[in-house]
Amino acid sequence: MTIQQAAARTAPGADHSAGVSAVPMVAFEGVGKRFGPAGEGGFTALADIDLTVARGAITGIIGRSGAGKSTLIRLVNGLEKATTGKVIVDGIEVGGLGEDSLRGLRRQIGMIFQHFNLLSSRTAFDNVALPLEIAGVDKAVIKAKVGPLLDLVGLGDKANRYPSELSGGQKQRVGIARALATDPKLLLSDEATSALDPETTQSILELLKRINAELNLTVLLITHEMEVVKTIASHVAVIDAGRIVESGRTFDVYANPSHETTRTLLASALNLPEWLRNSIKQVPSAGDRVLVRLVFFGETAFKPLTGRLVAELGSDVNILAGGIEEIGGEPFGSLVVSYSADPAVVARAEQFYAETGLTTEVLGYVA
Ligand SMILES: Nc1ncnc2c1ncn2[C@@H]1O[C@H](COP(=O)(O)OP(=O)(O)OP(=O)(O)O)[C@@H](O)[C@H]1O
Repeated sequence: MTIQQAAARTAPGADHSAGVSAVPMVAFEGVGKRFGPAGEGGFTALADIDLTVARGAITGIIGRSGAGKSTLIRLVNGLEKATTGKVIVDGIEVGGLGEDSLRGLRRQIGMIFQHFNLLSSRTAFDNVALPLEIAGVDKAVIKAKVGPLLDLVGLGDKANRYPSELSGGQKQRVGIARALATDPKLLLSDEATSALDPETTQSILELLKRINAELNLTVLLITHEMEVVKTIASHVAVIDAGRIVESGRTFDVYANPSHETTRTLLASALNLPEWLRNSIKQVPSAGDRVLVRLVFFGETAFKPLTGRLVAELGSDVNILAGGIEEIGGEPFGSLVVSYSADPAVVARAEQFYAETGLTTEVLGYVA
């Protein structure tokens, strides 16, 4: 992929369903949500949301606390109603549904939560069975259904355990099995890994990825962690102060973020050493060094550019962090370097980036 292709990623609201069905599972069309009275005293939580969630894909919505993520996801299952615009799920406008139809729609939408929301008085089996019981499904059918679901999430031997006897990751697995019980076509995930340690987070994300692939289940997840998006979401939308500020293929957004919020979220996922992260300044002082992230992908991944940069700038370049990872199945390398913020050095570096087509991002300045 060239830089130009990366830069030409889809604009907010465009259909970003490459590789999956073109008909979106969810479409937000000019959606706004206001809480409280019109005018003063009210609060606009969402504005001008135009976004599609591709069928069969895993789409992440990422934003800081209070950005409007939960409100956005609650519009999908009708727990909140849009003040303006339309929320369309599988071709049906949610806002136009009566209570009965809404209940029917909710049976087709599974949901998992940060704090799992299991009933402590019920075993793992009975928690998974609950949505089926509520739907009036026959006991024998429930029994035939719940066992395989527990097997699917790797808890076949924990059917009779109570939530208090399960680890956080195991509880979330029960939550996932419960969400799948009614054979949903869409799975909503509300910060499902935020309460888990990094290793457990990875295992839950792997499970969601497997379920998405095996069941062809569309997943819409909200998170404040870029790591989550990077690990499993093929597409991402960045939300800031109630507006989608950037969206597209995760790889493209990651390689070439266009909005300040995205850049900040990405910087937090860079795995910089703590001393370095804590010493980054946005305004340089005399003698400071500029801190730059170099991105290697597509053609640039195979060129020995780091050596050439060092040759270009002399021994002044410090390599501070870096690594190669996979985003959406494609290799992606990042290298964080620092060099003198002297305008002549910076100009030489920028000329080198322009000549080589290297994607770069100034993270800030360090002493
Ligand atoms: N029922 C409500 N009444 C008034 N304001 C609300 C209501 N629900 C949410 N808000 C406001 O809307 C904004 C967005 O909230 P929301 O919960 O959607 O954000 P979020 O991105 O999910 O945040 P977090 O990650 O902290 O959960 C916040 O400022 C919140 O205070």
